[in-house]
Amino acid sequence: MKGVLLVNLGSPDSTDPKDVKKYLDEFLMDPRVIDVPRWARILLVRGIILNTRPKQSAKAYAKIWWEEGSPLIVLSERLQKKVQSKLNIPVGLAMRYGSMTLKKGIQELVDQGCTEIKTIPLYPQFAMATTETIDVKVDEIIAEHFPHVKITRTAAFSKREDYIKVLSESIGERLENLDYEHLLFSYHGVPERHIRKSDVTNGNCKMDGKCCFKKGSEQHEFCYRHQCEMTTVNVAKFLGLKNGTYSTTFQSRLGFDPWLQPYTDRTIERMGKAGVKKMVVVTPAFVSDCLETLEEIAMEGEEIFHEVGGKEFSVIPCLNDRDDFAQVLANMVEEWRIVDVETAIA
Ligand SMILES: C=CC1=C(C)c2cc3[nH]c(cc4nc(cc5[nH]c(cc1n2)c(C)c5CCC(=O)O)C(CCC(=O)O)=C4C)c(C)c3C=C
Ligand SMILES: [Fe+2]
Ligand SMILES: [Fe+2]
Repeated sequence: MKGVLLVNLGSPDSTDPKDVKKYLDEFLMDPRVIDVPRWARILLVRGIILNTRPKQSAKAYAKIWWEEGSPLIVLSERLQKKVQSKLNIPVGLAMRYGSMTLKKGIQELVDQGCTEIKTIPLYPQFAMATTETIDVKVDEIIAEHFPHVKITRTAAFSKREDYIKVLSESIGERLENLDYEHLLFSYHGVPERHIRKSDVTNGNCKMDGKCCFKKGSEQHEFCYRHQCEMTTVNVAKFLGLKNGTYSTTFQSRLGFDPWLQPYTDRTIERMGKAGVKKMVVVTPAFVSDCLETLEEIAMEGEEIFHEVGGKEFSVIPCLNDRDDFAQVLANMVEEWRIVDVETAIA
């Protein structure tokens, strides 16, 4: 039997700094997240970052935590239920980091009789630190614990027409009721080095973003920046946004390496100082609202904007458990099932 495993990032078990430290240790020790040699990662993560960050992050988590738990987990569970309601095969949920492990998620599907599983990373744009780390970890778990299970990976889905339609409509609905001057598309950042490492053409990426707009380059399939830039372009086209009224930025940088630019926080500050009074932010790299949208953007971002004279700051919710988004995921599953039926007939 076939089954589906939705996979998101994961959250700490609670806002207790001990739980946050455990989660951050697993997350930041992933070589596809902090991609330096293991000895350097141990020094950086366990010797430096984990001394101070867990306390700071625990405070931030406490500001956004819900009675039912982490917003990211709760919203992912609601999405899983919606997708399940549209399909007649089992739909599971797992997280790359934290207690809802990939192994448990696969085990639950196997216990229901699944021998073929389609994994769907809940990230619209490919990145080494998101889609790739899930794919690699799933392969390791399958080889070690479930060698009889066949896995089908799912590529990042930001170019799907149905996804762009749903994302655009979710933004359009909000904009209808808002008077705004600038719409900021803020994506999670990654170090520039990650983009170079994922460049399958070995050196075509110019890092200034211009290469991202070239038609048909084979590097685009694994270029996070390209996929973010194109998400903005495609939504802007769908909604008929006027040039100059929207832009793309990157948030959440950590450490001292250069990350993708322009940075969201500095852009909010610069625009506020330049006289923009009404700003709307949308965060299309995140499928579920989480610490990075609810705290970093909706709280910190708003504070920066107001400090420099901005007046109205609105944040558009992620797609979360919208019915039309659950349908996009269900469509992806149905396409996979149809391909197999067609292959069997042929
Ligand atoms: C080098 C560090 C990091 C990289 C690279 C990175 C990439 C990346 N992350 C997301 C999505 C999410 N990240 C979240 C939290 C978060 N991210 C980092 C670091 C990197 N992320 C840290 C240390 C944290 C934890 C919180 C903190 O201490 O600031 C979350 C939210 C999780 C939650 O529980 O709510 C998401 C989602 C993407 C999409 C991405 C690359 C494209
Ligand atoms: Fe992150
Ligand atoms: Fe590029």
